[in-house]
Amino acid sequence: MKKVGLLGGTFNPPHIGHLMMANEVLHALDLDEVRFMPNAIPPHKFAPHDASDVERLEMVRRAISPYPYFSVESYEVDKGGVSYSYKTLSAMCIREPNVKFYFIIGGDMIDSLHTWYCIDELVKLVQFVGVKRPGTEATTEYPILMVEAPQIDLSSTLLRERLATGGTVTFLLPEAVETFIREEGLYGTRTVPSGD
Ligand SMILES: Nc1ncnc2c1ncn2[C@@H]1O[C@H](COP(=O)(O)OP(=O)(O)OP(=O)(O)O)[C@@H](O)[C@H]1O
Ligand SMILES: O=C(O)c1ccc[n+]([C@@H]2O[C@H](COP(=O)([O-])O)[C@@H](O)[C@H]2O)c1
Repeated sequence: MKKVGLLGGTFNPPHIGHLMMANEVLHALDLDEVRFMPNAIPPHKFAPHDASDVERLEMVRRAISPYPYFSVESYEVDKGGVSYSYKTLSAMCIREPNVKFYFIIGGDMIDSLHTWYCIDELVKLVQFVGVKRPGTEATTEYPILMVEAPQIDLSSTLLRERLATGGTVTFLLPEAVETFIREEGLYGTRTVPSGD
């Protein structure tokens, strides 16, 4: 069986915390590859509409482009609607019967796993893999493989705030992602002339 990691997320925008956790799990579990899977509508959080599906996909593509063992899974964005992981994984397991999927989640998601749609069924389809995140307990009653990895207190929320207020994002965002954000004027980076 091929061992495929799946890192689902909103990626609004993708940041080095995502790259770090994917790489750590890839090596710790000797996976063949990790696929980054942007969702369409995230089930449990408000997603500010400041980057479109196409823009989030493009940012993920740019973030992972130097790394041949990372790829983009566009299933949820292509399908649209609310991206329930159980529905996605049911379809993907049928599509790829010779793959064992490792669903990678951070500490905040581990804490809320009991609220996920059809979670009792989902844990039979995939092996969950958890990575701790500063400020979270990272505990669950569901089966999960924890991977010890360096932790970084970084979120897309912090990056959106920094970008909107002119703060630095150097070393926190992949350079190619920052360039794209500024070219497209995402997250309030396009300065509007005051007219004075
Ligand atoms: N710094 C981090 N450490 C560990 N896990 C992380 C980190 N950042 C994100 N993750 C995990 O990556 C997955 C996708 O996260 P997501 O794209 O929602 O980013 P986010 O930084 O949590 O976004 P936001 O701040 O907008 O809520 C989730 O499982 C999340 O827990
Ligand atoms: O299926 C669910 O009920 C569910 C609830 C919360 C999160 N998820 C998935 O977990 C991944 C990380 O979510 P998020 O909100 O941090 O982007 C992403 O793939 C979501 O679709 C899935």
